[in-house]
Amino acid sequence: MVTTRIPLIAGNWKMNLDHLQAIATVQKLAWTLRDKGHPFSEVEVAVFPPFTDLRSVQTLVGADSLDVRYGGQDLSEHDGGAYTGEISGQFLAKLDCHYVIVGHSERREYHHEDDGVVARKTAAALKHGVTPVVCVGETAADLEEHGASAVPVGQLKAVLDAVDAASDIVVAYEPVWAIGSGQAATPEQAQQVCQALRATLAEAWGDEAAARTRILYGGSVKSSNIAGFMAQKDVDGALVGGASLDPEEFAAIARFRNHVGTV
Ligand SMILES: O=C(CO)COP(=O)(O)O
Repeated sequence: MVTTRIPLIAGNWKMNLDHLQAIATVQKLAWTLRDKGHPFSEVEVAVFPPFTDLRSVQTLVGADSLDVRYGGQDLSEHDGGAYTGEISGQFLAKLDCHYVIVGHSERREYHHEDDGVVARKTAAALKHGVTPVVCVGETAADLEEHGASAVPVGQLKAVLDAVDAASDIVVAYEPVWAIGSGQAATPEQAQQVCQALRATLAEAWGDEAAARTRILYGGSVKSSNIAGFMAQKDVDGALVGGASLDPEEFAAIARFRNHVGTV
């Protein structure tokens, strides 16, 4: 059986762009993608705005029948109740969020989210029908001490052991040292870890799950380096931070096929 993994170009806006700026950004993104004849069935595009923008993004996407998908940057492990400041997966589902990011390194570092929390958040997303984008990655210190694969593989295993093997998830490999540094991993480094992550999927969930699950690379991705990553066998897309705030640059990343040979 041949499994085709549709590439996913995802933009994590982090804590940038208020709801008015979000409207302008999504409009510009949609216009640019349409203008370039973006083949949505061949390359999926998704944005991850702050929670306060999601309703505006939903309205725009719905009103214009856009093929751009969107999701939250985090969710609560709880379904609802006395959890001040938390956002339930139910609320995201109600806003037609297709995806939600879980376990981003900024959440792990600043909000002390450990593997247990990330696994429970992944389960919560799945429970509400929102596809989790599970982030894993090593710090510079981890890299020096354990090599590149050990920490991300361990982080992924913790999630895979906690949720059903038939689950639909996306994995994002984001080396912490490459995030926002302008110092992306090399395509070969990304491939090496993504291959190890796919082997982890195969071991925990079986070959079919490993063949269908998309693994993204994230960390200083831009239009000038995307083609090198996408040429790797086990890299199925990108999770883009800074460069996703500029809709023309983000749309150019989504056109990675046109940049082959420019890296
Ligand atoms: O953290 C990231 C996406 O989630 C990557 O951020 P940058 O693309 O800004 O390095």
